[in-house]
Amino acid sequence: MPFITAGDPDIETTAALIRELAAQGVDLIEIGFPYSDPIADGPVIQASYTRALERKLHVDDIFACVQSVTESATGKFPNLVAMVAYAIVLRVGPETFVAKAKAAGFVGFIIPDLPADEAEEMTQIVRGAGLDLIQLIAPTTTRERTAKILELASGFLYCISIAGTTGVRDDLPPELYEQLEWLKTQTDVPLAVGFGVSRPEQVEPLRKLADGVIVGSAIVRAAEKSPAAMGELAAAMTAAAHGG
Ligand SMILES: O=P(O)(O)OC[C@@H](O)[C@@H](O)c1c[nH]c2ccccc12
Repeated sequence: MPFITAGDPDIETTAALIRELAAQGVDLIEIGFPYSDPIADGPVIQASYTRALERKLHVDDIFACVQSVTESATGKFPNLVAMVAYAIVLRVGPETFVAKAKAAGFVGFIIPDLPADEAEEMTQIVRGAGLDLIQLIAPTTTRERTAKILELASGFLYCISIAGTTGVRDDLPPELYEQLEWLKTQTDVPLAVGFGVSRPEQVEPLRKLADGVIVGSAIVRAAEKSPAAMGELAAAMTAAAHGG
């Protein structure tokens, strides 16, 4: 599941990148709504948001872009999930935001700064539209909090691999594997691991314990080089995730 930033470096490129990722057979694409006050974003994603914001990108530009891609898509197309700051959702209005996103073709939302105990209203709006509000679990999340998060979880569970910010890491911590094993006994919601994943070798040991991996910074960096370089990485990671 690759992550890209909408509007980096412009919205036309975003449409091309989504099409390229779909052509490489990825299962889901996270589309980041650039925000001036990043949440947990490391330098690569922050720089990507800055490039997008320099163009005075509007939320409606993102919806129009996604709609144009999903409308013209033929055959199997990856699910699209909006990664968006709660402040942006509130500015547009939660009902309106969800309705517009659904019309554009999004099937879910990740709102990293909306904690589970404040997410009930948003969950209702999103579920009411037949979509998913993806919940996040960090290595520091207590078991008690996990129970609350699992109550609200649908679509998949975003398992943050390491405390800290997004960005490529050499190794994933051993505690991650234990946490995934335990989570598997607690929920049927698919588990996806994100933060620090950039190479096919990292996917291999996760295949038994998780249902998906999220690749952000490495994909954004490859896309900076060229859509083809990004496509190549997406294909390699997808093959590793699918067991190729
Ligand atoms: O960049 P990484 O380490 O590959 O991690 C994915 C991440 O970028 C993406 O899912 C993401 C971008 N911004 C976020 C904010 C919070 C949580 C997650 C994210």
